[in-house]
Amino acid sequence: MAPSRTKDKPDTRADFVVVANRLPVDKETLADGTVRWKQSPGGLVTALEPVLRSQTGAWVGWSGVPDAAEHPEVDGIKLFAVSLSTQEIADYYEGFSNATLWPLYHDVIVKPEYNRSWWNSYVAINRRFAEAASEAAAEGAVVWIQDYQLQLVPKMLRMLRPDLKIGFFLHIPFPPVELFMQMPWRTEIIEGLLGADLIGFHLPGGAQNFLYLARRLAGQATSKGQVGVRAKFGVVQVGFRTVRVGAFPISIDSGELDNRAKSREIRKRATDMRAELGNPKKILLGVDRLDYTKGIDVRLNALSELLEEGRVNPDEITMIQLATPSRERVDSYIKMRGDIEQLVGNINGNFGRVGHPVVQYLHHGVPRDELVSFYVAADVMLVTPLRDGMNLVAKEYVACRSDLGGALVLSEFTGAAAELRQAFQANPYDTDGVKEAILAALEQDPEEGKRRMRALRRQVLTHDVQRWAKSFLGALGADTDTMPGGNRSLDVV
Ligand SMILES: O=P(O)(O)OC[C@H]1O[C@H](O[C@H]2O[C@H](CO)[C@@H](O)[C@H](O)[C@H]2O)[C@H](O)[C@@H](O)[C@@H]1O
Ligand SMILES: Nc1ccn([C@@H]2O[C@H](COP(=O)(O)OP(=O)(O)O)[C@@H](O)[C@H]2O)c(=O)n1
Repeated sequence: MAPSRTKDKPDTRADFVVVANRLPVDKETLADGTVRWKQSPGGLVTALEPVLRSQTGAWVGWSGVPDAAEHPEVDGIKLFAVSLSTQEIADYYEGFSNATLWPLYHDVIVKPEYNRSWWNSYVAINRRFAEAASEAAAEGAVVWIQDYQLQLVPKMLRMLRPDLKIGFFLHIPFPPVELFMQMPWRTEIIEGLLGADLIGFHLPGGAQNFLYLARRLAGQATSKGQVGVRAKFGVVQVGFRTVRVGAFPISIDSGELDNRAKSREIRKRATDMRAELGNPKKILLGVDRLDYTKGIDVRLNALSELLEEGRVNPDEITMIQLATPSRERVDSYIKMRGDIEQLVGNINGNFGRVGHPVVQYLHHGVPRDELVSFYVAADVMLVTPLRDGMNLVAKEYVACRSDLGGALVLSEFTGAAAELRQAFQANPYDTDGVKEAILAALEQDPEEGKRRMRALRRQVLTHDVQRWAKSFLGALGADTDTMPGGNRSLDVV
């Protein structure tokens, strides 16, 4: 039941609540002691912010720093900070979320660590999020829980508040049975998720994997047919409750990005960037969180071989790699950073000249307009993850290319590959295939390039984040009438 309120106190609880590991802001304390909140990196934040702004809602999440429990209101969104201690960050976030679940759900690219005290912390923190969501939600509210850090929250929240409509969306891949069965707490996770009314994945494959595991581990009756995209949902019968399971590929605010990239300032900045780089014939670009799933090494190794073989002239190209710092205290991230920086050093040592490194590598965030200018300037966008739930960067690049210029090299192992069929797709485990895709993108005929980019843009501009949210929330039975966009028809060229 909903927590009771005193008669004279207005009920300020929200009808729509997002629950995510992170708040859409990070708390920063400057050297002079001033505190400010700034938007945090990552696809989840980028994706949900415009949706939430259009609703009267609340967001429950962690502020990104230890022991912060403020409830700031930023740009009209009520924020409920869940406090995590330094030890809890180490156990729940860096440990169970990012050293156990993250690698397990990303094809065990690195070996997942199974640690009982991390699991205990994960359970305790999931309970804390469920209690915070219960406090924030009005009677009968819609609560949308996000991602792998909070897979136990649906069941915990349902026990606290059976009146709520509960949705869950997983932003990363959901693994096949052969991998998921490694997890010592596999049944608890499946049962945790089954507390939701609707469980969403990016791709039908993730939904199918989940349905199989719900049958096998939770012993529930499930539908057997193929799950479609935004249609043909799977069904799990949990006692008298019916849980639906579907595929909802996430996207970006494509219209906003399209407009921003067309502005005179961005165009000029993109031209200036090229000049600052010495007007290379071709600019290649990578934009990622510094994560081993992103295959930054894949593209660097491929480029290195192309340079060694003389198939790419180092005087004619510049590669820019933007690598946002991420999960910097997790061992596998520390090691990977060293490996990537060594690869960059090797390429520049072997093929660079004074004043012209082949690879320009930045290990820090860049302002949004600067990022958009990089997209507009880049002739070839390199997106080569070994596994990625969606990859919003690929869609952002396409949304920024109203000039129909540029070419996208895209790993087959991203969620985006299912939609962006006209990209130069490659298997990231096949170095020769990646090299061929890079060469084809560098040497594409301009007319053929326009044809490809036009088709990519049609997909990205008609399938935006508003449509994603609307299709998920519509399937959950929420009122989506006040939400903008969804199926707006845009000028694609
Ligand atoms: O919060 P962090 O640990 O700093 O990580 C940032 C986010 O990374 C992950 O993003 C995923 O979601 C994207 C949007 O759906 C998707 O395109 C991408 O493929 C995923 O990797 C993570 O799932 C988020 O929870 C993190 O906040
Ligand atoms: N230097 C950077 C790199 C990425 N980003 C953003 O971070 C998001 C990354 O989303 P994604 O889906 O590709 O990957 P994850 O980092 O969510 O796994 C995109 O929206 C990028 O624009 C950024 O703002 N600044």
